[in-house]
Amino acid sequence: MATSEDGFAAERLFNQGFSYTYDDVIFLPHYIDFPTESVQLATRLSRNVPLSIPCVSSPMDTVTESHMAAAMAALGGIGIIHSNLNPSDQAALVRSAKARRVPILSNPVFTSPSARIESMEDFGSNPYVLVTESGAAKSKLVGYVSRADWLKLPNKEVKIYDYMVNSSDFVPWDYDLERIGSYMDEKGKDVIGMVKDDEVVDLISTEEVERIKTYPKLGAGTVGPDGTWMVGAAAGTREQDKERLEYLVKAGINAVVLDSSQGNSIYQIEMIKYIKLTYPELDVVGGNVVTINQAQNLIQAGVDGLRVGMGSGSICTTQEVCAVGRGQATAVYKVASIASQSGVPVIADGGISFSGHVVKALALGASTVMMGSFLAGSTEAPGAYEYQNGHRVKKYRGMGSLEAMTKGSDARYLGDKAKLKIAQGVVGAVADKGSVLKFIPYTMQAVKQGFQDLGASSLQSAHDLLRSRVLRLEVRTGAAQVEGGVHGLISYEKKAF
Ligand SMILES: NC(=O)C1=CN([C@@H]2O[C@H](COP(=O)(O)OP(=O)(O)OC[C@H]3O[C@@H](n4cnc5c(N)ncnc54)[C@H](O)[C@@H]3O)[C@@H](O)[C@H]2O)C=CC1
Ligand SMILES: O=c1[nH]c(=O)c2[nH+]cn([C@@H]3O[C@H](COP(=O)(O)O)[C@@H](O)[C@H]3O)c2[nH]1
Ligand SMILES: [K+]
Repeated sequence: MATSEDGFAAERLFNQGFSYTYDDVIFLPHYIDFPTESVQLATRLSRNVPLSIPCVSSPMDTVTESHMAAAMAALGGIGIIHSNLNPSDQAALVRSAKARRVPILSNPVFTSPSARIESMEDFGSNPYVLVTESGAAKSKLVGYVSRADWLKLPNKEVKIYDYMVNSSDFVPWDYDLERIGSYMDEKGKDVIGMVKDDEVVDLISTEEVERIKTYPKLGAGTVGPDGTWMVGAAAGTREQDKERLEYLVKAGINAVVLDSSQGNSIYQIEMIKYIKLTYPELDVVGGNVVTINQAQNLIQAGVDGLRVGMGSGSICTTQEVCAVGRGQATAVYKVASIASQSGVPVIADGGISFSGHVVKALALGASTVMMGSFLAGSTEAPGAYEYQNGHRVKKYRGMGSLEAMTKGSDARYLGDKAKLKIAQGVVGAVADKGSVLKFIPYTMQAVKQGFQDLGASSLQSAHDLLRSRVLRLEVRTGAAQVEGGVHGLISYEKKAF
């Protein structure tokens, strides 16, 4: 070894018989010859799904439904809608995410002018009910009723046309926030409809426009060839998943993620081949894998992307229960080193707690990171906030937890009641983090700073530096990990932005 050699090349570090996590390793800084702003994080989810940021929301029922998928696409990433519900409901979530081009938080409810609103429940979670001629979405918008107006009504027996706000004015569904805002200003409207072809898709209020405007400015977002947000969806590898796929393809999904803890199976390989034959235009992400051999089998079967991680997720107990898995840093490096040879992008799935983990995943060869716990406490995640010991939290659970497995429609386990169920995940809660529209842009800024320290101006440049052995790493001892965190203080406040 040359005396000037410093640190280890990844190739050497990850071939010594240890399973390393992100926290075990640290990159040595390289040379900076560009400003942070010129770091490009544009990437791909899979062969044919380009993204402008490397962020993917996990297909879990406490993480990705339509609001999360729309927000992730608005940010330039992508959301994968979970499959723990029946196929038509999953397809409806895909359609809903694609219905508008602004990441608003609504689940529109429709009624007709001659109907009555009987209780607050008729509003669902919305501040407004939309009134159309027929009471359905595919009809003409005639007005709306606000929750506040309904509450003020002395006689709740009156029909909607007696007190609704008449308004047939609308903007096209694909207007962005700026155009919607200026149209509303121009017309002096506080609430306006959104229409696609002959269908009323939603209402948007000035409050929602103003709320989204307080966050960092959105770019173009992840828009597909048909002008809608790109959205992915999860599916399994059982015979009945072929019917689910049909629903999802009709709803316009841009990628399907075959959701399994151990993707190197005859079931998944057959499903990949079936999808490539039946829907040649659809990108298929296979997984999960953590080894070169697993990855090779799925690449050979024809995957367009690989999802990497086994047991590294915050709610996962797979390594404890089944004794299989791999440290996530090693898994990402190994799989990416083989997948890159076939041009297959790698999704580093699980174990992301902060921006440094994202930098490590990407610099080790991943094209994107998939996150569960990092996103589950956001406004856009499904479910309502609760209070636990004075903390505002949202529920977050593993898809292999008993609770998720026994939820209504799960054919994997309920279909066969004779089978003994073993959990591979837990049910928990995560802290309120506010909107992903705010904390993801800040996280990406931190990732750009990390890339600058590495001397990498893009993901491709980081991958090239890694493979040409220019990027160097070391394993951190326990004491080095303590030193790398905040230490020696009696108290402190940790605020990232
Ligand atoms: N990334 C990770 O470390 C882990 C993730 N999970 C999550 O939990 C959920 C469930 O994962 P899994 O239990 O691995 O789901 P899975 O559907 O892949 O497997 C469930 C069982 O069904 C079997 N199976 C699948 N297709 C079959 C077919 N066509 N015929 C016969 N048997 C078949 C599998 O071999 C397995 O025994 C997923 O959302 C997954 O992402 C669970 C554990 C670990
Ligand atoms: O062993 C497991 N049992 C489960 O019940 C489970 N549910 C999800 N996942 C996986 O964890 C990933 C999310 O991890 P994070 O919360 O760390 O982002 C997800 O993206 C999944 O890969 C599970 N793994
Ligand atoms: K774990």
